[in-house]
Amino acid sequence: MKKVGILGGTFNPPHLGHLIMANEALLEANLDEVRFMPNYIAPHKDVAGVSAEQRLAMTKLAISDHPQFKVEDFEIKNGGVSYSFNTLTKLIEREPNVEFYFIIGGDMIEGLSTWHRIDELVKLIRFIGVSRPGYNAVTPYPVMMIRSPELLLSSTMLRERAAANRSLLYLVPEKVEAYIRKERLYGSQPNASDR
Ligand SMILES: Nc1ncnc2c1ncn2[C@@H]1O[C@H](COP(=O)(O)OP(=O)(O)OP(=O)(O)O)[C@@H](O)[C@H]1O
Ligand SMILES: O=C(O)c1ccc[n+]([C@@H]2O[C@H](COP(=O)([O-])O)[C@@H](O)[C@H]2O)c1
Repeated sequence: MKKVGILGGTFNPPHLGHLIMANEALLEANLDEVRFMPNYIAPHKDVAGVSAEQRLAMTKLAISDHPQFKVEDFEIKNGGVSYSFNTLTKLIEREPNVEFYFIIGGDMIEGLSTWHRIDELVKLIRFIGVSRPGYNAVTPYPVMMIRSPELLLSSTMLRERAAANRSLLYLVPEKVEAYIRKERLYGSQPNASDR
């Protein structure tokens, strides 16, 4: 069976932490591909000032150089609140011959018990947990933990840097930074002042 990893996220913006974790999951769990899946309305997160289409566009740019990375636009097309149980149920219906893995960062593990229909979700897919600096939670749910080079990097930090007109070089793919500046996302200017 084809093994597909789903890396769900808000990707506001996508960054090197996402690419590293996707690649480690691909290699460690022997996946055939990893699909980056931007949510439409994040269940537990506020997203202001950036549209779903802009987050999707940045995600496409971020993965464009890796042949085994794809974008899954199901949640953006579907609209509404993006509950993973609902999404994975639909993806499995659409692709019954695929074994799905859901990739999460270490910071998500503690909150898993609050996810919509989590007891059913863990039976549908396998969770892959990737270490993230500062998080060391244990969980009663079955999560295949993998070790990964850890990067203290978050979308929050990148939005703050862009707002302060600081460079995002080596933190996001160059095409993503170019898009952020072209679209003036997060209050950024066309040229970073510290490059
Ligand atoms: N540096 C990182 N190391 C490990 N996992 C990460 C890292 N950054 C993000 N993730 C994981 O990637 C997934 C998508 O994350 P998301 O798009 O919300 O980015 P974020 O950096 O956590 O965003 P924000 O700072 O806006 O909360 C989540 O499972 C999250 O735990
Ligand atoms: O289904 C849920 O209840 C649920 C609760 C929190 C997060 N998620 C999913 O987990 C992924 C990472 O979430 P986030 O908020 O860090 O971008 C993303 O695909 C979310 O839709 C899902």
